[in-house]
Amino acid sequence: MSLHETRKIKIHQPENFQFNSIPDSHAWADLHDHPTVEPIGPDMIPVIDLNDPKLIEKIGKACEEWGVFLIRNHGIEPKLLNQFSSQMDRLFALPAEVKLKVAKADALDAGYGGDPISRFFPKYTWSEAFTILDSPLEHAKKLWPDDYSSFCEVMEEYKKAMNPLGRRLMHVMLLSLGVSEEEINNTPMGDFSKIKTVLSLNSYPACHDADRVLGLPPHSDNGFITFVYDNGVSGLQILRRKDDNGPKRWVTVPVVPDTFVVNVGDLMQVLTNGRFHNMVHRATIGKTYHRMSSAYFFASELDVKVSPLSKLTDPGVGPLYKTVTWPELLQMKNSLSYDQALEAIKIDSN
Ligand SMILES: O=C(O)CCC(=O)C(=O)O
Ligand SMILES: [Fe+2]
Repeated sequence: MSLHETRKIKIHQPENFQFNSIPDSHAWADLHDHPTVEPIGPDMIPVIDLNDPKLIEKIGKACEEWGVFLIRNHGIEPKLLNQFSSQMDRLFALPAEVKLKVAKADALDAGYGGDPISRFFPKYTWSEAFTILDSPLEHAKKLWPDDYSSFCEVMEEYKKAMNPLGRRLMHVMLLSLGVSEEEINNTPMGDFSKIKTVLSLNSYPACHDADRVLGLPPHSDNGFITFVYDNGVSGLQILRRKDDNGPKRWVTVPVVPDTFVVNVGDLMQVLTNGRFHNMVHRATIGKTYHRMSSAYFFASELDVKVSPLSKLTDPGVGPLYKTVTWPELLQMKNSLSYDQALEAIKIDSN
């Protein structure tokens, strides 16, 4: 298969979820590349209460050691989250031909289709996604000509509620590294007009042969941080680096009611000069339950340059990464390989 072919967006036609046996195009060979472990003992992903008096310290430790954590007492109203989940159900329950009216032409567009990561892989994922860049209004009108406003209102309310939370967490992350308020004000975190958000809704239907299909291939998110909220069905796994507790392994993210999963993305790795590391994760498929999730990405506005904070660079060594904009990073992921972009902007200190 040529490079061009593998990088075209692949829309998994929803009727494909009815396969009696999994065709080669959807069967992933290397799902057991690393052992899968449950989130217990040393593999228990931190759950952090946002009212914890030691919040700053705990978030810093979780970012340094894990690149992922769960948050509780986040202040987002359960009523809003219920409405948000209902709108996701409503969207993905639409007939295939209706959803395809708003199909993406390109992987990074808004609209319905495959997730942007799958284009780097030769196989189809067992998933559908709907991406919201600014307002979903135009698409919602095509999906529900007579009743499009409730979807738009709930999506807008969700973003409005999540934005201060995202800002707060990014702020706390930098404080944990000893970055001063003044220095934070000079980063995109100090000025929300410099932050670009993307909301992605994902649907992973159950599959009788779940061990051979994959919802989302291994990847790191490319922004600063991402909030994942799901419908209580497990499926997200994170890749834990080799350590004293075992080899490289997939840890299943636990389903904890009333929490969000927060993960560290590529731009945060650049900004913190590698003190916080992006986190590789994937979405697996269940045999019985249909999983739905949303990923709310916080990245930088298209023209904002992100570079390592001077406070976090070693004066003798200098920054470990070159300055980069979010579109440049995406472009590198596109033209190199999805997992080599950060290597490409690494500054060789020798
Ligand atoms: O579905 C999930 O749990 C994760 C989604 C995700 O990783 C993404 O959209 O980038
Ligand atoms: Fe992701």
